[in-house]
Amino acid sequence: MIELTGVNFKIGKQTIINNISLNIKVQECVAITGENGSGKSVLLKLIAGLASPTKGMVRNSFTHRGYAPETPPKSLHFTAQEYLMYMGKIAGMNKHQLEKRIYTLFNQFDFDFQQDYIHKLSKGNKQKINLMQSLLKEPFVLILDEPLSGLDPQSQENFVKYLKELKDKGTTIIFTCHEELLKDSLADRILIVEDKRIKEGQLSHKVLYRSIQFSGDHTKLFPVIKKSAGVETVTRLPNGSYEVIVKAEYSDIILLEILKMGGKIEFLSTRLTEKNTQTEGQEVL
Ligand SMILES: Nc1ncnc2c1ncn2[C@@H]1O[C@H](COP(=O)(O)OP(=O)(O)OP(=O)(O)O)[C@@H](O)[C@H]1O
Repeated sequence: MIELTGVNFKIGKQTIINNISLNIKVQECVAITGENGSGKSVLLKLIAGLASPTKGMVRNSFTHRGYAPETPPKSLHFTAQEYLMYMGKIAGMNKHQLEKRIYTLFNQFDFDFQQDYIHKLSKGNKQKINLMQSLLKEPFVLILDEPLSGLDPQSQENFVKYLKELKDKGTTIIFTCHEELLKDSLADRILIVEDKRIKEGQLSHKVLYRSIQFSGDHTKLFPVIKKSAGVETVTRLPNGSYEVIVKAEYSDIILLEILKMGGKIEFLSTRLTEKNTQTEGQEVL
């Protein structure tokens, strides 16, 4: 449980956070939003125990905490592997434990630059190291500042999926973000930082869909697809191929079914949409 009571935070004479009180429960998943410069990163640092309030009290009863700052490591003269080993040792992990964990994380993040120096890596790959660092010790609470920043769409999707798994296993997750994808698919609660204070936001109950366009023998494919879980519509497109709109969490199953039955995937929307609007010329099947 995390508890902030009457918290004020000043940088010099500037008040950044003014009299905030807040409770975050175990296993809660909280998104913190707000305009640029509103104080989200400062609030996260207070929650993580990396900054002390000017006034008031912060209590964080979680022992294993993972924190990924907004700015990934920049010009360190470590390779990716060395950096994670170093960070793990600081966190009290032993060599064997660490090597195993780092190997798992490199796979999880599809990261192929283990022996490259961090300062030579791209922004997105630095961000992956930053996130891996926060996950080293399998934290009970994960505190992430703009975790999707710099990641490509596929990596964003992979990471959101991974966070969902951690959430299902009971990890408390607190993150700042601007992206709908992260907020909508993960948050149980939304907090908005505004005018140095905090207010509860509205959860959107959007159902997310993906569009899969495919070609193949529709007499074989349609009966299976139409009765599959999560499928909303199947349409024939003007170019002769077909489109299925499916709830995002079922899209992998449908993709597999299409491929198993000899179908060919022509296009897959990487962007999750609320629901696709049909364009003129499509025939609903
Ligand atoms: N080291 C610092 N010195 C002076 N002012 C700072 C410092 N760090 C943050 N601030 C100020 O604190 C305020 C809140 O900053 P913070 O980084 O928490 O905003 P944010 O909501 O995370 O913004 P963004 O969405 O752009 O990341 C800003 O006005 C910023 O200028």
